[in-house]
Amino acid sequence: MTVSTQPEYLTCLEAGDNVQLCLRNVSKVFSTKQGLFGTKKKEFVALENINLDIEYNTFVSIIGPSGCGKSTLLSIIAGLSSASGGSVMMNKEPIIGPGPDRGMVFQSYALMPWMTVEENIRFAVETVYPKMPINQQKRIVKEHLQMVGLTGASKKHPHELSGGMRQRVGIARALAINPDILLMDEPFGALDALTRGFLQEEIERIWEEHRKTVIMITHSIDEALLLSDKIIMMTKGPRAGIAQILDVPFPRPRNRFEVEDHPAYHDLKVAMEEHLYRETRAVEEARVNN
Ligand SMILES: Nc1ncnc2c1ncn2[C@@H]1O[C@H](COP(=O)(O)OP(=O)(O)OP(=O)(O)O)[C@@H](O)[C@H]1O
Repeated sequence: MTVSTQPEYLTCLEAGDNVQLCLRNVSKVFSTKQGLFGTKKKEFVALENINLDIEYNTFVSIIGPSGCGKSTLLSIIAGLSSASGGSVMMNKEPIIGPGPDRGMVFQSYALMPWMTVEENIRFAVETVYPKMPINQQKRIVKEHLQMVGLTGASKKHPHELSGGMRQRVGIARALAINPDILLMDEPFGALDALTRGFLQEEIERIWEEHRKTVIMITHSIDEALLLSDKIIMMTKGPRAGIAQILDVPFPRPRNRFEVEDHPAYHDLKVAMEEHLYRETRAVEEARVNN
């Protein structure tokens, strides 16, 4: 066994030039107040010893049992939450907060309800590029509305849209700021199966066109297999870590029928099912025994 005595950020600096996002020994500890008056402090170690190299233009999915720490990991990468230990670097620079180089898509859409579809996207572009000429901003909004097939709904408000349409706005808004990495936290989790299938195909098509790095949390094995180049399988928490990273070898562009016929599909699916079953069972056993 080799034990590195270097500070974590140095090992990230030494990662290959193809590495866009580097995590070394990342941990996250939550402090919660307990007792009648909230005077007692208890520490909860959500993540421990997370090491990860994500290469440019890769589609990465994160799966793991419920509550293991997937969203916590994604919010550390987004800069919305800071790591308690270790190093998180993007393009060899430490991540110290949120930034326009990382676009975020949430399960709950997070749209401004008082703004139209067009205004929601425009607002993001204006905020990130305040000096950009208005015509250029308008062009970007138009292009992204087209990209997600919402040109006809540009003047509608979020409450007038279906869940699938709202998530299209969320995706257009995240991509309109031209991030280096797209972060998606269960983006299709609130959608019915059919709409979810359509949006997965849209994401596959958009990804083929733009090839940005994507990190997506999902609970769906089929979704992860359809879209990803790599699948990160997390262990249960507390002290959740990375059990294994699967390579998904299916050629692109992909469609779900061809993917399901690929010789590697069955083995990958079984590996993921077994992992999730094992970890979820361990969560349930821990719950019963506590
Ligand atoms: N702000 C917080 N304070 C204390 N504990 C927290 C906080 N945020 C998350 N946790 C705990 O950290 C663990 C990981 O939570 P997280 O939401 O990241 O899991 P997850 O894998 O995304 O869950 P799910 O699959 O259910 O969405 C959970 O045990 C959760 O209760």
